[in-house]
Amino acid sequence: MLVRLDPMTAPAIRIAGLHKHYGDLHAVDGLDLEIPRGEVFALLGPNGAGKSTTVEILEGFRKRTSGEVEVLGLDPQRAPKSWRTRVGVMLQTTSSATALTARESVSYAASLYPDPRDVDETLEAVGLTEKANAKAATLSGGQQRRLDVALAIVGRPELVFLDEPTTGFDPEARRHFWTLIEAMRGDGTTIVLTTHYLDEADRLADRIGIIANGRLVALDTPVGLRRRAAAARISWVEDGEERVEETGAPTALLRELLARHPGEIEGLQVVHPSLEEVYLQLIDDASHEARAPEEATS
Ligand SMILES: Nc1ncnc2c1ncn2[C@@H]1O[C@H](COP(=O)(O)OP(=O)(O)OP(=O)(O)O)[C@@H](O)[C@H]1O
Repeated sequence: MLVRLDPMTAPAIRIAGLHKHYGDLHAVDGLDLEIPRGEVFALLGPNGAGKSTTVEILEGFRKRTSGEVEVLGLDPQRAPKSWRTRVGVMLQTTSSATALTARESVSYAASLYPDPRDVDETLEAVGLTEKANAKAATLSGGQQRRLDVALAIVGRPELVFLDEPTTGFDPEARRHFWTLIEAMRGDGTTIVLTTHYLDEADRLADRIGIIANGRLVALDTPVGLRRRAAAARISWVEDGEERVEETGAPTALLRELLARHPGEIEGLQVVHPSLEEVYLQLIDDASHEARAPEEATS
C-alpha cells in the first residue's frame, strides 16, 4: 500500500505490487519501485521483459491489472489534463512521421504546454537544425527518433519517459543525445529511459533497474551492479605462455606478480567485468529460476 504523500513533494514515481496480465501472460508480475525526483533511471531487460508495459502504465496509456502507481504524486489513470503537461513521453514507435515539417511539429507540440522550451533551441538540442524545414515523413529513421525526443522534451516536462530513445541513432547522434540528457539532469528533470544499450545506461543512469519476466531482478547504481561480479580478470605472458586468472582480490595478485617479475610484465592486462557481463549473468539466473518450477512439475 502506498502511504499518502504531498503530490508536490512526493517521489517522481511510486509503484507498489504492480501486475499486468494479458490473458495467462503475467507481463508485469509484482513490481515495487520508487524513483526520486531528479534521478535518471534506466530500465533494462530482454525483449518481452515488461519494460514498455510498465512505462505505458506509468504514462497513463495502459491500464494495470492490479497494484498501485503514482507519477508526480497522482495516479496516471485518474490524473487531470494538467498532469499530462508535466510529463514528457516518447513512445517506442515513432509518432512523428507526419506531413508537417520538423519545426512545425515541435511548434505545435510547444503550443500545448504552459511554459515550453524555445522551438529552435529544442531542434538544436536534438541535432535537427539543418532539417527544421524538412517534412517529418522525409526524415531518416534516426532523425525521426530525434524528432520524437524533441516532442517529448519541448514542454519542459518535470518527468520524461524515453522508450528506447536512441534506437537507430548513429554513434555521433547518441553522444549528442547523452549530452542532452546530462543537461536535462542538470535542470532537475527526472528521466526514465528504457534501453538495450548497456553502455548508455552505464553512462547516463543514476540507478538501473533490471527487469526479467515482469519482475525486478536487480536495482542498483551502475557501479554497484558492476561490483556484483567480484572477479577481475588478470592476464599476462609468462615463459612464452599466456596466463589468465580470475580473482576477487586483483591488487593482491598484482603485488605477487610484481614481486615475482621485477622487470616489465609482458602483456599485463587487468580487466574488470563490464555491465554487460553482469547483466547477462543476472538475466541468465532469472531465466533459470523462471524455468525451475516448470522443470520440477514436468
Ligand atoms: N497488448 C498486448 N497483448 C498481449 N500481450 C502483450 C501486449 N503487449 C505486450 N504483450 C506481451 O507482454 C510481454 C511484455 O511486453 P513489453 O512490450 O512490455 O516488453 P519489453 O520489455 O518492452 O520488450 P522489448 O524490449 O522487446 O521492447 C511480451 O511477452 C509481450 O508479447
